[in-house]
Order: sequence, then structure tokens, then C-alpha cells
Amino acid sequence: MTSTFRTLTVPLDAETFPGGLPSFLVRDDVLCWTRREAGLVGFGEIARFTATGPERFLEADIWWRHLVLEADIEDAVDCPGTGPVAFGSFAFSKASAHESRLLVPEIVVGLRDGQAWLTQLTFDDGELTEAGARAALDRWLRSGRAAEDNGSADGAVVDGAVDDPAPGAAQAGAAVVRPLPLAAGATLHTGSLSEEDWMAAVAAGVKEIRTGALEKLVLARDIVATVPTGVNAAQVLRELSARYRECWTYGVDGLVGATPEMLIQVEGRTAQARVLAGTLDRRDADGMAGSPLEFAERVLAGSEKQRHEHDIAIQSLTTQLAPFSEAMNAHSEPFILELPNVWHLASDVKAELAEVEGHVPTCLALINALHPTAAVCGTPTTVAGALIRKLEHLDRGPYAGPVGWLDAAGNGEWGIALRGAVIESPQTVRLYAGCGVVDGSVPETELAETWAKFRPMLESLGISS
Ligand SMILES: C=C(O[C@@H]1C=C(C(=O)O)C=C[C@H]1O)C(=O)O
Repeated sequence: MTSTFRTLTVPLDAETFPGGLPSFLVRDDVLCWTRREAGLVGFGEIARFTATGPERFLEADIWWRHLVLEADIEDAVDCPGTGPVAFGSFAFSKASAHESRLLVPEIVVGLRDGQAWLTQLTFDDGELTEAGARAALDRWLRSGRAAEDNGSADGAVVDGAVDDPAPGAAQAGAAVVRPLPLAAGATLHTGSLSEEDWMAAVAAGVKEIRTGALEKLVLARDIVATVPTGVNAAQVLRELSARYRECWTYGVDGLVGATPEMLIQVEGRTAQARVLAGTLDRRDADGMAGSPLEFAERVLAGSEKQRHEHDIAIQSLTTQLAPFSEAMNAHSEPFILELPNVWHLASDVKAELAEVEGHVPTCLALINALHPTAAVCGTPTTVAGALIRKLEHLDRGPYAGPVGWLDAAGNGEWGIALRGAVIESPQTVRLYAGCGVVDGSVPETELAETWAKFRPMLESLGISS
């Protein structure tokens, strides 16, 4: 058996890939965490941790801390995301059969504030060198290109990507997103519940809320897309990152999507979250008086129901974060987050983490306390969680669970896996979407909201909606 876990991080010239990180999204199995041009893209897998059950976050935290404890780290860039990193995705429910996982890639390309880097990670003996790391990246990019040429990573459309890079000079091309070809013959199927049954579940949820048993409940549903020409995950990721620039585009082991909601971002002693609750389909603004944004402000910020739902979500996060924090601030007024498909009522929360015995909590320790938030479960958590199991008839799998990455110092970014899907077979994708239900929620309106939330994935799969 091995040998030490070793990593080498070297600077990369960001100008060699003007399209930013999305231009590295050339393989269906790429590990991805990008927003605008920044983030992390990983290739290969040298280690994996899996767990199920209520202790999945803490078990993963221990595994990772143990792994990096004795790691031999050479890092010429030294910022969050350099050195050893793992990408991860966790099941929403402690009762889920779905395995939560951390994946340690062989190669990572990172970009942050104009600084790019390349990390190679290994358990093998032998020297890690800059030339070796660049050659390994080139191999991954070339294999991606070859797969695209053979049609297996179908129709990938990154113009000019890795055109015979000079030896030792890893580079990708600018990502040019061409109009999406519609997936020929793609079909959509009912998931666990029919639309009628799901609306009945929403009505049952509202009834429970009226008894006073709970204040808010988030109910989700799934649909299944069949794409006979094959699901092209790399293209889906490129589409999402190009169109949903305010979102975090994620790809981890078959889970793909672009989430607007940040569960927790840890950088040194600073933790940040973006809480969303309150949704409006942008198509609802068609034909309305005033500018679309004025319409969104009137309907979202001006609605008592939406504001109430939003306040519940913020309170659930800040209450859970408070014991770990020395100071915390949230915007006093939520703002309107504008996405191509919907508007959301959003609030950013920032906390200064408290040290316990000389350490700030790692992002996985925080996730253990924060998940599930009211934004994806409800309040009170235990009552909402039990009702979700009873009414949804769905194992949410990784949907609405944390997805993101972490480094050896405990820094990381973990979004809530929304607006996403699980690629279940080369031709099959399961999409998930849910809505916050409160007193006064109307089942038909909530159903329409799920369709608006499916739209980013449907469009990037080439299925019009
Ligand atoms: C549950 C989802 O979204 C959540 C529910 C929202 C709402 O009900 O308004 C808004 C954003 C998310 O917190 C989803 O996208 O599936």
C-alpha cells in the first residue's frame, strides 16, 4: 500500500484560457464548480469516501482531515482551493439510500481573482514536477477532445480547445457556446408522483400547516428525461455556466446543475451564505405594467407571504450559524436575484467564525449544523422532514443536499444542489425541483413554479419547455 498523499500546485497563466474555467469542461466525468469564469475543475479520481446516514458530514470531515494531516503539500500559489482539494455531494436525507461522497481528483485547475493554478494530486511514489502536472492536464484535455471527436462526449462545442498545445504548455480555448441543438427524440416522463398527486401532496401540506404543526414545508418532485442521442454532461455544464452566470455550476459524479443558493462558503475565518426563498417565474412578467424588475419587486418584496417565507429561511440559517460565530450580519432588506428563468428574494449572510481550541470549524462541521435549512426542508425541521418523507414519495438522493468542494485548511464552497439532475444512465436523467409551501400556497401555482425551476436543466439538455 502507499505512500503519502502528495500535492503540487503551480501558477498557470490565466491568459492562456480566455474563456475561463468553463473552457476546461470537455469531459462528461469532469468535476466542476464554477461561477462566472472562476472556480475549480477537476479530472480523474485518486481517492473516494462514501457514507450514508446521519453522521455522513462528520464522517467525511474526519476522513478528509485524516487524509490531509500528513500530506506532503507543495503550494506556490497558496489561496483557498490550492493544495489538496476534494469535490463532494451529500444526500439530502439521513435516511437516504444514496451515498454521500467526497472525490479526490488527480488534476485540478483553479481560477480566482485572475490568478490561475494547476494542482496535481497523487499517492504514487515518484517526483511531482511542474512539467509532469502540465503534461497530465494536457492528457486529460486531449482525451476529452478525442472523446468529443468520436461523438461520445457528443457535440461538445468548445471552439479551439487544446489545439495541440506545445509540450508542457497546458492551455484550453475560449468556450464559445453555440445555439443548442435540440436533443432529437427526447421525452419526459412522470417521476415518483403524477402532477395531480403532487398537487394533492401540496394541498395536504397546507392543511398540516393550518393545524399549527409547522410553519413551512418544502415539497419537491422529480421528472425523468430520456435522451436517445445520449446525455452530454460536458455540454450541459458549459451551457449552464454560460447562461446562469449568477449561479454556481456543479458537476460531481453524475450530479449536474447550476444552483443560485449558497449554503456556506468558508474562507479563513469568514463564512458566507446566500439564502433564497420567494420565487417568481420571469414569464409571469410578460404583458405586465412597468419594467420587469419593478414587477418582481412588487410581487416578491411587496408580498407578505413571500417575505414571511424568506424571513423563516434566514432565521433558520442564522440561528444554526450563531453558535459558531463571533459576529454576523445579514442585509436588513432582501434583494431581488435575477436569473434567466426566475427571480428570487435573496439575502446574503456573513459571519466571522469563532475559534474553538485554536481552530475555526471546517466547512463540513458547519454543514453538519446547517443542513437542512428551511429553504429546502421547512420549519420546524423535524416536523417538516417527517412530512416530506410522508408526502413526497421520493428519495431526494443528492437533490437539495450540499454540493461543492473543500481544501486542506477547511476552506470550501458548498451550494445547495438545486436546479439540477442526476444522470442515471447514458440516456436517462432525473430532474428535481421543489417549492416552499406556507399557509396560503396554491397547488397549481407551486406546480408551475417547479416547471420554471426545471427550465435551466431542460434547456441545457436540449429539451424546450
Ligand atoms: C427547493 C427549491 O428551491 C428553493 C425554494 C424556493 C422557494 O420556494 O421560493 C426558492 C429557492 C430555493 O431555496 C428548488 O429549486 O428545487
